[in-house]
Amino acid sequence: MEALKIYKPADIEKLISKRKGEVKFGEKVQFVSSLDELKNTSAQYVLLGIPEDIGVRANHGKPGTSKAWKSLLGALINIQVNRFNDPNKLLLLGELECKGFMQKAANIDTTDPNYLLKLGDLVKEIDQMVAELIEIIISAGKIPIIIGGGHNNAYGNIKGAAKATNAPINIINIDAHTDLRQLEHRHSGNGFSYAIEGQFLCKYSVFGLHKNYTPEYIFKEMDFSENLEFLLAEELLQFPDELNRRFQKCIENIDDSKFGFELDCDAIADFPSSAKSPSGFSINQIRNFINMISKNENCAYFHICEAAPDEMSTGQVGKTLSYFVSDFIAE
Ligand SMILES: N=CN[C@@H](CCC(=O)O)C(=O)O
Repeated sequence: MEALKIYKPADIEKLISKRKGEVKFGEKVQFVSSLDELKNTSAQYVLLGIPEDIGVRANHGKPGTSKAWKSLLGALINIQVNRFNDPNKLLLLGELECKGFMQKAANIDTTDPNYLLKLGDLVKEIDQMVAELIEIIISAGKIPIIIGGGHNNAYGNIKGAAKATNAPINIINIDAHTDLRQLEHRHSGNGFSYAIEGQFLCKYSVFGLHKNYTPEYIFKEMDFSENLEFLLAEELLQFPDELNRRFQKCIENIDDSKFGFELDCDAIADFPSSAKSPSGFSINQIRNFINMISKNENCAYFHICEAAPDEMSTGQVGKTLSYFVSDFIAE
C-alpha cells in the first residue's frame, strides 16, 4: 500500500531520550518492513497514525488534529519499559501519508462555493485507504490502535473491521457528539451515518453524549432505531460513583459480537480537541473505561481521535494519549 509510511527504528531513534540503566518503550517496540510480515509478529497490537484534519475542516471544526500523532509518538516511545509496560506487545506500524491530501486541502480556495464538497472528496479518498489498511491489520489477527485525525476516520475503521470479520460490527463511542449527521459530503460529523448506510455498522452506543450539541433530528433517529443508543454525559456525571458500572453495562450491551472502540477526545473536559468543551469526563475516568474495555476479547480496534494539540499543549496531549495506549495494551 503506497500511502502507508512503514516506520523503521531509525524513524524514531532521534525522538528517544535515552538514559543509562533505563529502557524506553521506543527502544524495544516491534517493527515490520512490509504488511505481509504482520501475521508473523508476536505483537498483538498495531499502532497507526492518521495525521490529517481535512474531515474536521469539512465539518466547520477547528483544525489541528493532524498534530496528535506526533504528540503521541514522542511521548509513547519515551515511557519506561518495566513490569507494567511490555513493548513486545506493540508493533509500531507507521502513518498513513496524509501530506499530499493536506496540501490539496490547503490549496482549495475557502471562498469556492464547492469548498466543503471538495474537502469531502479528499475525505473519501482517505476513507478508502483507512478501510483497506484496517481490514489488512485485523485479517492478520491483530488489534489496530489508530491515532487520528478527525472522527471521519471512524468510517474507514468500521468498514475495514466489518470486511475483515465478514459482518457488520458494533461500536462503543465515548463522545460528546453522535457523528450521525446527514449523508451530505463526507466529514468528521457523519462517519457513523455513512457506516450505517454501507451496512458496516450494527449496534451503536454513544457514551457521554452532550445534550447541547445534538440536534433533535438525531435524537429522534436514535429513538426510532433499536440499534442506536446514547447515554447523556449530563446524566452520567451526576453519579460519578456509578460511572464504571454504567460503562460496563454499555459494554455488555454490545459485546455479543466483535466491536470497535472509539474515543473522541472532545468527551474529555478542557482537553485540546477540535470541539473542546469545559464539561465532560476527566482523563482518569477515561483511563478507567479503557481498562475495562481492554480486557474484552471482542474488542477489534481502538481509535483515539480529534485531539488537537498546539505548541503549548503538545507535551500534555502526548502524555495523555500515551496513557490511553499503554492502558489499552496492559494485562
Ligand atoms: N467529530 C466531531 N463532530 C462534531 C463536531 C462539532 C464541532 O466541531 O463543534 C459534530 O459534528 O457535531
